[in-house]
Amino acid sequence: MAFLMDGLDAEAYDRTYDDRELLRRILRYFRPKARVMGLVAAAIVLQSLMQAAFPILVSEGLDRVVDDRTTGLVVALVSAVLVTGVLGWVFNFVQRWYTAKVVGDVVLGLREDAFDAVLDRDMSFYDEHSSGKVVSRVTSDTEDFATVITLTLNLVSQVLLVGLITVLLFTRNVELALLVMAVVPVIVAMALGFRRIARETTRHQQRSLAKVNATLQETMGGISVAKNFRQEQTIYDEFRPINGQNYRVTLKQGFVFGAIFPALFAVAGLATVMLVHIGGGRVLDGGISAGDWYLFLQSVGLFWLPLTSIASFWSQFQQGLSASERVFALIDAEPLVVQRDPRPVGRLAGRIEFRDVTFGYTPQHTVLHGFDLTIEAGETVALVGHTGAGKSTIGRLLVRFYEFQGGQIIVDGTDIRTVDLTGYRHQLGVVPQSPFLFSGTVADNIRYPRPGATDDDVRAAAESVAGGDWLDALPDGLATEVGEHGSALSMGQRQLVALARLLLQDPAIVILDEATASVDPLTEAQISEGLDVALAGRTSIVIAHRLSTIEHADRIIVMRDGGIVEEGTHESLLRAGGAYCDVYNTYFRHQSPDYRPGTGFVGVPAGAGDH
Ligand SMILES: Nc1ncnc2c1ncn2[C@@H]1O[C@H](COP(=O)(O)OP(=O)(O)OP(=O)(O)O)[C@@H](O)[C@H]1O
Repeated sequence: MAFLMDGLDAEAYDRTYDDRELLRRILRYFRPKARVMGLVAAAIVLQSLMQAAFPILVSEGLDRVVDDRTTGLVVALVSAVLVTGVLGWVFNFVQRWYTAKVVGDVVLGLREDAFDAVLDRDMSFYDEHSSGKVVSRVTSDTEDFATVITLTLNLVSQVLLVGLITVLLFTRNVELALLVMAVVPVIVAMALGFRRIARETTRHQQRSLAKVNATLQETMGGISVAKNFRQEQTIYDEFRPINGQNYRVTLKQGFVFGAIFPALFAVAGLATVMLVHIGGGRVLDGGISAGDWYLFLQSVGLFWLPLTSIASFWSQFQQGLSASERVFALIDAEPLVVQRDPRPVGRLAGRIEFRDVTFGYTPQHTVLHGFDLTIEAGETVALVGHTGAGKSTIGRLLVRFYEFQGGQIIVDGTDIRTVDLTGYRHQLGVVPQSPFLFSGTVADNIRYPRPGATDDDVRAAAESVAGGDWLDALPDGLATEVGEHGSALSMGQRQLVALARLLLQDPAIVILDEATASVDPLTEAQISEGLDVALAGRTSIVIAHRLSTIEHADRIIVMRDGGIVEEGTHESLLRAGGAYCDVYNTYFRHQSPDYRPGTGFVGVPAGAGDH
């Protein structure tokens, strides 16, 4: 059966809270709802009283009707039963409605906190944990938690009812009451026995559902690539076992939960059979009245249902606890990027120093070993090197997406671990290779870094990029809808929007990962022109993929295996004939206007281009 649980292990950030701690956390969400909860409690008490009143009324009525055969008594009895029934319904409604409201409010708060945690987690968190699984925590786990709250409140009413009926049974006949009580420990013990296994199966079910969500999410994210390579069948084949696993785990959970109630009811049913037998004998020998016997049978009927649900509640309660545990683990996940001192950041000049920086995404693989680099304020530095050399890593560390393990990164003389991260990041403009656009218009996307910017500011920023000519190609200019992730715009247009957005943000430092995707020559020229404006007067780190960028950069840094192997200007590096020439031959040579296939190689001495 081991295959049933494949891949359903806990996530690295999962933790086990003890029940007390968990309850304390849960109760914190209920505290603001104390008044409404009071109302629910009152409705529960009254409703339980009404439910318990029914067998009492009928049993009293039965005994009296035997002696007094007037219709008046029957009418009174019917009226009393009707009134208790109607009141019971009203109190039940009040309880359910306000319970739904409390539960809704609590889930609202919990989901907000979980979502806040999602926004707070470091980038490294998302490298390790699939976003689908995180989504599952924010959606279905909070939902499971809600179900359990409703159950808990129902349980309170059932405990009350059991309490009332126990008192009633003892006041009527101690002997029969003791007989009922003798069965109680058996039922409770059985239910507690189910507790552990129920919690375990539930955890597996939640994890397997998270796996289904993760697979779906990944499929949606890469659907265009999948279609491009005609991989639909492969993806479907991969999805089937994951879905099948969820099916089997859910069936197992259904079996465990399904087994508990019939087993408990079987024990309770046997006890009822005994009561009918013994009680009937006592009526015949005149020990108790027919009304008392009826009261017993009715009360026991009322007694078993709440009692079995109280006992089996443990297992369902565990389900809610494990759901809340998963949500709290997400909320409490330790951040790796920690600011030691949130010093306010004024306008930065943009001098950057990497001092002896050591960093690895995972403890097993160090990417930067004692990395040193100083970039002067206003300088444009182009990073070049073969794929995997560590170019993007430099930018990611500078924006504090990841925590480095050794050394220092200093900006304008201040260690970036001791600044207010929000203020600091405001001064960093990051343009990824394929800029992400949010659904909305082009104007909305340009305005993103400064929501308060006026329409004129937005237009001015857009027009500063390549004279604004690119706007003419958009069907509705700035009001053009960009579609999901910007899918309605060409890759080149998305880059132009990203440059306008950067201008509006007006950062002191720009980290730009130049697009590798080729665009038409006109857009290429517009992007080039846009870049000149966007980078002017700022410190810029460009992960360069265009010949024009490296030709115009103040300095080119050639990276290999997380270190700098050469630096200088385009001309000086070409003259030196070192590692740069190898990179140039591979990535840039063919972009020259004079390029002819098979020509333009720059000589590289043996060994200089090794990688
Ligand atoms: N999120 C990550 N988790 C683990 N390892 C990573 C991660 N991102 C990058 N790496 C590894 O770190 C090293 C440097 O990667 P980096 O992305 O900085 O290279 P690069 O020079 O920017 O490459 P490219 O030009 O292909 O983007 C590589 O060995 C890469 O496999």
